[in-house]
Amino acid sequence: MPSITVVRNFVSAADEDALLANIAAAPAERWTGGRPGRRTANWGGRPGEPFVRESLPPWISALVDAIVRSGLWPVDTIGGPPNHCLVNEYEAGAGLTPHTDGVMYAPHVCTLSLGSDVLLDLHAPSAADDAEENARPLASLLLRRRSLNVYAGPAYSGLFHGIAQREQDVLDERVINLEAEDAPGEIIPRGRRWSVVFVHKLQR
Ligand SMILES: O=C(O)CCC(=O)C(=O)O
Ligand SMILES: [Fe+2]
Repeated sequence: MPSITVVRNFVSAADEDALLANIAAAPAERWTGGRPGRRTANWGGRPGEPFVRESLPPWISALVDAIVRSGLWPVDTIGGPPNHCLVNEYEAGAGLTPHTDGVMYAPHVCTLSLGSDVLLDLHAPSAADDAEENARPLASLLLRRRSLNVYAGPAYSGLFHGIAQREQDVLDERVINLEAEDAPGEIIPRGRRWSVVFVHKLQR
């Protein structure tokens, strides 16, 4: 499997609506504020804390099953199915500092995008020093709403990923996963976006 894959339309528009209703129904205490314009909810334990065996709610388990069934999550190599899920909510235009997801997770992550398209930027590891959201990326991935993004192995540990702070994205020559439906040069306005991130937290 290549180390970066984006599968368009992993869920239907009706599924997207249902998932967003589930996210909206999450109790307020699930959410932790990050930077302005972004907040995060966790299921299965919080990143950075010792492994907590918290069972996942049915709407997340159904997605876990779909990801495993799709073959995009090699359970045997990874040591199990996704056991931890975080949901990021971004106001339109909000960014995310370039980072790697760290050593507490197996190096295999699936991210479902909901609500809006966005460009996810890939940066050289040295970008960490300035941690500049709008630094010039090596390449960008177009994450259409309802797509599932998989990054694994070398892409997981060798590259930083982040999101620039801007109101719209442009499909320029840095975008490496354009498909027939995408017009080079197309301007994509950002709306409110949610990313549902599936990881396997290692038991330590
Ligand atoms: O919103 C995204 O697609 C990326 C989220 C992310 O990188 C993270 O939560 O670690
Ligand atoms: Fe990340």
